[in-house]
Amino acid sequence: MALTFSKFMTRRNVAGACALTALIWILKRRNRKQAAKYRNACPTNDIQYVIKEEEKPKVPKAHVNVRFFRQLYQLLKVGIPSVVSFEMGFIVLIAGTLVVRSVCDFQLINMITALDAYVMIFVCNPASIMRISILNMNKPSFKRNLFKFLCLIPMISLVNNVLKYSTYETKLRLRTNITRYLLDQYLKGFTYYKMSNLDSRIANPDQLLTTDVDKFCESFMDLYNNIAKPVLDIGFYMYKLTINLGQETPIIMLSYLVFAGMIVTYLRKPIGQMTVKEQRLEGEYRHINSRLITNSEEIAFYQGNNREKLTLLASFHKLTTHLRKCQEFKTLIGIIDNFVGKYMATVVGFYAVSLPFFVENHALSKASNYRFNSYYTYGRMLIKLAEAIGRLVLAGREMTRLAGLTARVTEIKDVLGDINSGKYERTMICDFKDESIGSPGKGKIVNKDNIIRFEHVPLVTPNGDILIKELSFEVKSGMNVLVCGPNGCGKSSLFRILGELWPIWNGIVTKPPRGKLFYIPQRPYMTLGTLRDQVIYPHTKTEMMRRGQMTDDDLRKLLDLVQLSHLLERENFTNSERQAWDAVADWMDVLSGGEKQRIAMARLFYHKPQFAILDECTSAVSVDVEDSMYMYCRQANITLFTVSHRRSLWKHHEVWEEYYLQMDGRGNYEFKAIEPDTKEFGS
Ligand SMILES: Nc1ncnc2c1ncn2[C@@H]1O[C@H](COP(=O)(O)OP(=O)(O)OP(=O)(O)O)[C@@H](O)[C@H]1O
Repeated sequence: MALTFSKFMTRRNVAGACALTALIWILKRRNRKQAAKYRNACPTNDIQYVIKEEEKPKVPKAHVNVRFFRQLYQLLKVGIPSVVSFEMGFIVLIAGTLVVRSVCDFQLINMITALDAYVMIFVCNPASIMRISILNMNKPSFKRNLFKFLCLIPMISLVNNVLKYSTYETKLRLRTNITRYLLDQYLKGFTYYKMSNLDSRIANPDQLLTTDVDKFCESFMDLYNNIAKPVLDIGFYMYKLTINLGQETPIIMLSYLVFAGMIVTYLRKPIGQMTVKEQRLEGEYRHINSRLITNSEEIAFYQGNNREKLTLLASFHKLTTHLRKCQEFKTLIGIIDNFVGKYMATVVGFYAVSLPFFVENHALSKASNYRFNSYYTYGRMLIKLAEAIGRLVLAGREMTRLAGLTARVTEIKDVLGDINSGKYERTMICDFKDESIGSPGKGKIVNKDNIIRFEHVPLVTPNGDILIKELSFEVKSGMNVLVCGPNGCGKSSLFRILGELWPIWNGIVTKPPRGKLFYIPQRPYMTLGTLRDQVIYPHTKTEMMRRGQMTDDDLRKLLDLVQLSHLLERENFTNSERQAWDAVADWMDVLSGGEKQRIAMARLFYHKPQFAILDECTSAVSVDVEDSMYMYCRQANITLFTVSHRRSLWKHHEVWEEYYLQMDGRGNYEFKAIEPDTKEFGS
């Protein structure tokens, strides 16, 4: 034994072993270092950023099953409005084009067989020529076939490009119809607000409405093409082969199709759920990126670069880890797909087509020239058939992916439907058991001009926390109200109920219709558009002109009132005044905090509502401008609800007949007239 071992102990072997050990040691060390570096760069464990981690669905939502076909049918009903529509027309056109393509393919096979046979005669040696000339080909026939082939080429190019165009157009039309439908639902009432504030089922509606709908339509069209063409091809070649080779060949091929399809569909099951997760993680990563852009100034002042980078990296790491896992799974499945869908289908096909040739007394097994030509033609047909079967089996992969995307788009469609019918799903609301204060949507809204009345209305947050058990008060036009109380007592919540953003749990709220009640928040919103659009928001220029109550000159007076006419002069520097009104900028960034608040006041004067809710909306405005703004509201007969911690506002509510609504943050409130001896609060 020792002798045997010493035989291997040569100097060369020892040196090799040492070098190998050293190499393994270096590689291991490098791997450890890289793993540590990777861990540092991917701090997923330390960073918590997801509001609600998705629980594992009890019923798998994204598999190819009856539920998927039902969901797909519902979405297609939205995408294809009727049987007599452009969308349907294009779908039929695609099918027609596919038929023409199959016929062209068939013609090509015949011609190539003919041409090949001719070429073979000429390239072979004289002996073979003698032998192959039995094929009975001649030069005129070759030329004729070549010419036919040439004539067919433009047709094929046309068919291919018409197919591409109609596929793209159908996809675009499907996307337009589904997006329009979803946007109609999303922007109906205040659904866009409710979706993120009252319901916790959808985290990133932007991702769903943009990328997911697009991917759904693309995936559907890919699937349609990948199924329609092979199905047509299979039907066509089956027919041709049955006529020429008998039934056995097609039956073997069909049985293989069913068998392979079942195996591969079963194995691919997880892909649907993986697609759902992939889209969710993509949405999350995109959302975190857009938050950085929206809050760039605040983050920059805090120098929060590193913290934000960690969140971004954590989200990206989660996404890439999932993508890698998906890819690994898809690669594994791809091996099986290729084996089953491509190569095995061809093997089975060759076996099936060879059968009649080995049967004695069969027409095909008799004459050798006929046999050669037939096998050549049917062999090519068979390759086409095997390809079609393979593509159909592989289309199952697209179908599983489509199942994932269908589940995503259906989810937002269903949630939008629920929210629009007043059904919310939020953990705490569902768990809430105190029947005495009612339930979301049980309260009533009555529209009436010049009055705001709360009758036994509870103030409840979307989480089910009760801020005030029962609120009752009445404010008529002309009775200004100062709303006060400590942070978090429910001042803004009261207006969310008044603005119909939050559901009413009980009692009756009487108020003017939505357009006659105006809300100005502390950080007013500036829309994308011209300077004029900022003042007249949410009206458009066309609507302003249609109403005919205000002109650009009137708008200038409003800007004067809030001491902002310098904005016009600034924009006017290079343009005329008319053009200054049409100046487009990202006003959210361009204007200062105080300027935005003043624009919001000018907006209030433009709309002249019956009631206005000023939610600390003058906090960044100097006191003298604030005075003149309040004075104008009085002149314009706008009744004010003012939320403020500032004493400076108290005087506006002291001079005229005014009221205050004070909440103490412990569930109590007081609604009273302001008397000369009422103690001032605020800072
Ligand atoms: N979308 C929401 N979901 C759950 N709870 C909320 C939501 N919005 C507000 N709340 C909670 O409701 C309570 C009242 O909030 P609200 O905004 O009405 O306070 P506020 O009196 O206006 O405070 P502040 O003076 O600080 O503006 C707070 O405890 C807040 O956390």
